[in-house]
Amino acid sequence: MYHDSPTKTLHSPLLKMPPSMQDNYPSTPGKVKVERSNYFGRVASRWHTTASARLLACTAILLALTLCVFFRMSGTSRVGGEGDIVGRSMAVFKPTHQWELKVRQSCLPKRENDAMVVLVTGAAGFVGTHVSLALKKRGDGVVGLDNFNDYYETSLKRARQDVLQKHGVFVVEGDINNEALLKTLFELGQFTHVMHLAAQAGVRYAMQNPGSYVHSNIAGLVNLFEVCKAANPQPAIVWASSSSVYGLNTKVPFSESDRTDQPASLYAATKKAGEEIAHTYNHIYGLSITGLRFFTVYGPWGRPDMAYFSFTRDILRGKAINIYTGHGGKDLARDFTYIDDIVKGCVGSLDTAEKSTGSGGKKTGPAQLRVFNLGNTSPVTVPSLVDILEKYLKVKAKRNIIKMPRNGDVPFTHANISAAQNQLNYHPTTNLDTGLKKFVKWYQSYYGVGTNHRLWLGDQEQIV
Ligand SMILES: O=C(O)[C@H]1O[C@H](OP(=O)(O)OP(=O)(O)OC[C@H]2O[C@@H](n3ccc(=O)[nH]c3=O)[C@H](O)[C@@H]2O)[C@H](O)[C@@H](O)[C@H]1O
Repeated sequence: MYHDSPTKTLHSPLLKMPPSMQDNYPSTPGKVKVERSNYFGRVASRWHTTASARLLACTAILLALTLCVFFRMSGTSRVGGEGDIVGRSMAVFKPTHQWELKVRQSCLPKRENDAMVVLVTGAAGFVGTHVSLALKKRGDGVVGLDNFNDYYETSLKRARQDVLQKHGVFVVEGDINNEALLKTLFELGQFTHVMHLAAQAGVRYAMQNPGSYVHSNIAGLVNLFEVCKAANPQPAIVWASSSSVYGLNTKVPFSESDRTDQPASLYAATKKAGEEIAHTYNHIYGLSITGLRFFTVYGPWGRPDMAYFSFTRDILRGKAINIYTGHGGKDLARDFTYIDDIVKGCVGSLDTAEKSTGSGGKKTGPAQLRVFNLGNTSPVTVPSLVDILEKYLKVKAKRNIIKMPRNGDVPFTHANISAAQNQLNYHPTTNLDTGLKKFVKWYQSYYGVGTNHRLWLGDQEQIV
C-alpha cells in the first residue's frame, strides 16, 4: 500500500529534521515509518564510495525498515490490549474469546424494528463519541473503532471512551488501515451501516505532517471501502467530508453543486479526494455512500486544536490569543455548527441511507450516492466568538490581531443547507451563543480545578 512505500513522501518537511525533533510529532502512522526509513537512507548515502559500504548500507536499511515496521505495527495496531495483530494489511489477527464477546455484545441492538448495527470509526473522537451515544441510546447496536493517536491529548479520548463504555459501546483500539482487523469486525458485527468519522483533522496542521492526512484520509478511506465492498451484505456508509472542500470559493452560501476544485489546504484536498473515491466505489461496487460536509463543529467534549477550545484554554490561563484577519484586515468568519445539530444530521443520514446494491464485491444495480452540507447557516466572525467566550468565562481575552498566516485557512464559510433540510430533516437549532455557553459549562466541569479534575498545562496534563 502507499504508506508502506518509503519513496512516496520524500518532500515531507519532517525529513529535514533530526530524528529527535521528529519525535515531537504525533504518532500518526504516516509519520514514523517514512521518516525513519528516509533517515537511514540519508545515512546510507554518505557511504556510497565503496561496494562493501554499499552492501552494509543496504543491509542496515533493510534491518532498519524491518524494525520500523515491526515497532510501528506493535505500537499503533493494538486492539484494546486484548487481541494480537502482526503486520498491517497482511496482518494475522487473532482475537481473544473475550474480545469477540465484547464486540458481539456491543453490536446487539436493543430495539426490535429497523434497528441498525453500526461500526463507528473515530468513535473516541469528538463527533464519533456523540454519534455513538445517540445511536446506542435509541437502541442501535454500535461498536467503535479508534487508533487513539496523539494528535491531541489522548486522555480526552480515553475519557470519551469511558463515557462510551458506561453506555455499553465497546471501542476497539485499532487503525482503519488494518484490513485484517476490519474484516474480523465485519465478520463478527455483520454491520448494516458504517459511520466513518476517523480522519486526520485540522486545516493548519497539514503543513506540518502531510503524511498523516494521506494515511488516514486517503489510504484509510480506501482500505475501509475495500472491506465494505467485499462484505456480505455490504453496509451503507455515511462519512465525514468537510466544508473546507469549498476552498477559495467566493459565492455564498456554499451549495453542494458549487465547484470544489480549489482547496486551500492539504486537509481540504484529501477530503475532496475522498469524495471522488466515494464516487468510484459507488459506481463500481454499488456501495451506498453519503458524504457530510461538516462546518466547523464545536461543543462539549470537543477538539482541543480548534480555535474556540484553545482560546478558552488560553483566556483562562491569561495567555494572549492570536486572532487572524483576512485581506484588508477583514474579520474571518465561520458557520460554527453545534455538535447536537451535527449528530441529528448524521443520524438522519443513516436513517435515510438506502441499502448498498452489491454483494461480495459485485454490483447488482445503481446505488445511492449523496453529499450534504451540515452547517448552521449563520456565520459569525472570530472576534464575535471571542466576545461570547469572554462573557461566559467572565475573563477578558488578551487579543493579538494578526494577519492570517499562509497556512491553508479560508476567510469565511457559510452553508446552504436546503438539501439536508429537505432530505434529512436537518434543522439546526443551536446558535453560537447558546452552544458556547454549554461548551464553557462542560469545559469548567472537565478541567476545573478540584478533586479528580484535569488541569491542562500546555504540553502536559496533571490530575489535581
Ligand atoms: O469546517 C471544517 O471542515 C473544518 O472546521 C475546522 O476548521 P476551522 O474552520 O479552521 O476551525 P478552527 O481551527 O476552529 O478555526 C476557526 C477560525 O478561527 C481562526 N483562528 C484559528 C486559530 C487561531 O489561533 N486564530 C484564529 O483566528 C481560523 O482562522 C478560523 O477562521 C476543523 O478544525 C477542521 O478539522 C474542519 O473540520
